[in-house]
Order: sequence, then C-alpha cells, then structure tokens
Amino acid sequence: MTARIAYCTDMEKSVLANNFEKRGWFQVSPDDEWYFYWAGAQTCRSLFSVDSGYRMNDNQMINHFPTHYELTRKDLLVKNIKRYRRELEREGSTLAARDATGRYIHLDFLPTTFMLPADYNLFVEEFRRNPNTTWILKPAGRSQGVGIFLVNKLAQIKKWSRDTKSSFNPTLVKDTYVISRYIENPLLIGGKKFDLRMYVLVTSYRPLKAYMYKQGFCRFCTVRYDTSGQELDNMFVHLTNVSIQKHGASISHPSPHPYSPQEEYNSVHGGKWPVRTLRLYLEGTRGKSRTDRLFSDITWLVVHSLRAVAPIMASDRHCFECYGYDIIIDDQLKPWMIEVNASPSMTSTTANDRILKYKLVDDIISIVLPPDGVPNVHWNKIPSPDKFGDFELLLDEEVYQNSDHHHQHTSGHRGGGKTSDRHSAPRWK
Ligand SMILES: Nc1ncnc2c1ncn2[C@@H]1O[C@H](COP(=O)(O)OP(=O)(O)OP(=O)(O)O)[C@@H](O)[C@H]1O
Repeated sequence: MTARIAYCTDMEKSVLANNFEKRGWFQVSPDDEWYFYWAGAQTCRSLFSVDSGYRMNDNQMINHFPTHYELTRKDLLVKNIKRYRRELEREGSTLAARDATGRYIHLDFLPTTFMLPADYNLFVEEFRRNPNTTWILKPAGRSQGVGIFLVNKLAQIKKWSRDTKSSFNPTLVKDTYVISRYIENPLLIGGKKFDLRMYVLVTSYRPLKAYMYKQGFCRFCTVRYDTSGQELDNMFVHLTNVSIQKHGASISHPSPHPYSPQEEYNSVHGGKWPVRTLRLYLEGTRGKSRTDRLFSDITWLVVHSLRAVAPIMASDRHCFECYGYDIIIDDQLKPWMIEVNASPSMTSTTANDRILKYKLVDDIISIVLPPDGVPNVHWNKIPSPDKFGDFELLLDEEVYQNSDHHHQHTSGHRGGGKTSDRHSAPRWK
C-alpha cells in the first residue's frame, strides 16, 4: 500500500505532476500542511531563512539543500574546490599530488578559473604565462548562457574591466564573473561540439550519500565547431546549452559513425544522444579501455566535487537534491567539469526527453522516501537496491565507511585515499 501524500510544487511540469498523481498523492498549497515539496531553489532558501519563521516537521521533505549554491554557483564551486585541494595538500594526501608543472594529477578536472574582479591580477599573470589561450567569461550567478563571451587577448579583458567599472553600465558592476580556461580541443562528433549532462542525486552530505543516474545524455551544438578561433563571437559554435541552441540553426544530427548502431543513431532527437550511444561510439572509435577510463574519470570528478563541498553544506535531514552536472570531454578523452545545476530543467523537448525525465523523477522519489512511503527525517536513508531504478550508488560513507570491498571512489577518504585504482572499470555503464 502506498501512502497518500500531500505534496506541493512551484513548477507546473507534467513530468512532476504525472509522477505525483501516479502515486496517488494530492496537491496542496505551500501554506497548507505538506509532506513533500518540489520547490524552486529560491523557495527552498526562503523557507530555511531565519526570517521565514517556518519550522519543518519530521515528516516533511524538500528537493534542495538550503546552501546548494556552494556547489552550484560558479564562483563558489571554484572556491570550494580550490580549498579542498589545498586542505588535502596540507594533510599530505596523495590525492593532492602535482606534476612537474604544478598541475594536480588527480584533481585537475576543473578548467583553470579565476574570479573577477577579485582575482584580476592572478588572471593576468596566468594569461601572460600562456598568451595564446582562449578564456570564457561568465556571470557567476546567471544561467542559460546569459552574459557569456570568449576572449583571447588581454586588451579585451582590459576593455571589459574598464566598461564594467563605468557608471554607464551599472547592471554589470553588481555581477561577479568567473573567467575559465576555454577547452579549445573538445571531442567533436560529426564535427560538432557537445557536452554531457549527468544527473547526480545527493540524499545526505554528512555522511555523504550520492547516486549517479545511468541515463545521462549529450547535447550537441547545431553548427560545426570552428577550430581556427575565427568564430569567437558565434555562440552557437561554442555553447552547448539547449537554451542557446534552440535559437540556433536547425538541428542537424551528428553523422552516423560506422561503429554506432543504426538504431542508436536514429534515436538522436533534439540534438541529444543518450550516454549509452556515446559509450558505444567511443568504444568503437577509441577502444573499450579508454572509454571505461573516461567514465571512471567522470565518476571521480563527481565524487570529489561533492567531497569538496560536503563539510560546508548545511546537510539538513529534510533535504535531498538532484544536480545536473555539465561535463565537456576533450579530444584526449579527459572530462572537464563545467558546472553543476541545482534545478536541472524538467521541461521536455522531445518524447524521449519526457520519458527520461519522468523516470528520473520516479527514481528520485523511490530513493528518497523511506520504505513506508512517508517522509521521515529519522529514517537512515539507506534504501534497498531494488529502489534505485536507473540510479547507481556512487558513495555512501555511512554504509561503506570501514568496508574494503566497495568501489574505489568511496575509499578515497580525505587525507589519504587510494588513488592507484581510480581507473578500474566504472560500476555504471
Ligand atoms: N571552460 C569551457 N570550455 C569550453 N566550453 C565551455 C566552457 N565553459 C562553458 N562552456 C560552454 O558554454 C556553455 C554554457 O556554460 P555554462 O553551463 O557554464 O553557462 P550557463 O549560462 O550556466 O548555462 P546553463 O545554465 O544553461 O547550464 C556550456 O554548455 C559549454 O558548452
């Protein structure tokens, strides 16, 4: 028997409503007594703010952590990862080892990034060391490609910095920007750039409990990638977000590759490829072990980004959160973490999209609810594996803290994790 749950939501999305209805839940307003709230990130923050005066009871559950921005704001993410690396270094952890050029060997998954205006001088130093590089500037608190541009000359940054300080442009002064090394050699498929969207569910930060969704997908640019650097102003070439690409040229699919099965190719819709198609394509073109290694590296970067923020996150027991990780793979098959979204879009652009997102929400709800189906903060958040759906356990520090048979990533404890086995086959395919 399933419990009839009073839910509320800020989002009128069919993938959400259909899931709640299927479970026999009924909708109430946020002012009524609710058990389960699928809220916008902002609503969640307001609910938890001291001013709201709202106190959650033990049977309420909400889909964001109040301080999720530590992971999902571009500037804070960078700050936290830098701090995490420094702390590991101070502890003498092998995880923080560097090569002869000073690069982190195991924790180099974020393109070099600086905050602007705060780190302007550091950026200039770095630019002078590597003058022939391209950088991407993004407003720290925005999304959907708004305000993003590319630069490859110091003069452009100087001009931008003068302009933003100018009183003629008051809107820009307020924004913190991040400037990141632009990945100039992305892996191209059919000549097009793409990024990988992976979903990661966190049910607790302390102890850390996280799951990775098997059904990620690639999002392709609509136009061919230009390697000459001539097209620096054409965002349709460089940004893979759907919001940008929707307004681009008509979507043409990447060319079918002899190794990618025809039916997989035919399932490409809306400029997207399921991650399993990418896997088959890469196994065919680059070999199985390189492909396994790539996916293992992706798991690795997710685990360490979560570990980086876990100590400072408000790990409230009422909360869970599903993040959208955006990853770019370069032509050496190295994955780069681009950003983490706290409210991955529940809008579906195609039938496949709808199926995927409906199932995603279904699987999230199965994992976060205790066996009797009623939210309860006293539950230990250890669901039985038959509740995982298409999720796979990424790490559970509570269950696996002292066991040695679990996955290598869960053993990479701060201050001395094993790193030698990081490239064994991933558990999710
Ligand atoms: N360092 C980088 N190297 C190469 N491409 C990048 C880099 N950073 C961002 N991009 C491209 O720009 C796009 C937008 O970047 P990002 O996701 O950080 O911005 P956003 O405005 O928050 O987008 P959204 O909210 O839609 O995810 C990415 O999808 C990616 O294609």
